[in-house]
Amino acid sequence: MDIQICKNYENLSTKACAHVSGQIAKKENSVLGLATGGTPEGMYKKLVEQHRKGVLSFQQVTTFNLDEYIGLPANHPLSYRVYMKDRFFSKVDLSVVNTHLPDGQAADLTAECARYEALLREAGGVDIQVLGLGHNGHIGFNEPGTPFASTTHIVELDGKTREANARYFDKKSDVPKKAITMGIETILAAGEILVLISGADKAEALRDMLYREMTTEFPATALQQHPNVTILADEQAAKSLHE
Ligand SMILES: O=P(O)(O)OC[C@H]1O[C@](O)(CO)[C@@H](O)[C@@H]1O
Repeated sequence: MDIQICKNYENLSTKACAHVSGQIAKKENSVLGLATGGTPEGMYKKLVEQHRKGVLSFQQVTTFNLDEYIGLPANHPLSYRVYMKDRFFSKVDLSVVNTHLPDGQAADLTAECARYEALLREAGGVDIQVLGLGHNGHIGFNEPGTPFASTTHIVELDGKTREANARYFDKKSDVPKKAITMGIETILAAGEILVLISGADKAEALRDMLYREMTTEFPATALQQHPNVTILADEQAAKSLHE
């Protein structure tokens, strides 16, 4: 794993943007795997800036998001579809038909997982997958205990995850209890993985991801077996690596 320590969040976001832009420069019809949460917001801002400057086009790009809540209408302000639309999709020249998220409102959720996984394969797989890291080691919504051989599936969200995400909702009880997520095997199938980690509260999780023995109890340790992982961590998140 290539670990790059960035001075601060701004710097991390600039590097993440450069990484994704570099992928599109190499292959204009790249398939991007995208993440939500607080950490990638700065990267989306920078990508939009690059697009507005006229130096980056997403016209040929296809995107697949990692996950979506189950039970929130697609137009709910806290659905991941709306998160992506507000921060990125509506601000660049991506064609909406090329942007994919699992449908958390599908009548048959199991069939929806199979459809999403098949669609990913049809698109030729993800070239670069952007990931955040949960405090409990989750990647996507793959909570502790998820088998490494998992493909897109339905998950019951961990109490810690619902607590972390409660900051966006009026109260914790409003946070959906379930979601659809790409599985760990799905994530590991990407050609390259870019993990963004910011803040002192993620320091322990970063250390566990790097140094803990691979275990389903800490899903991010699965990344140790991937041949092309870049980690961008800010100094706050990287502080426990020097201890
Ligand atoms: O970047 P954040 O907000 O700390 O979230 C970390 C991870 O947690 C999630 O938001 C899910 O809880 C992921 O989507 C994200 O990658």
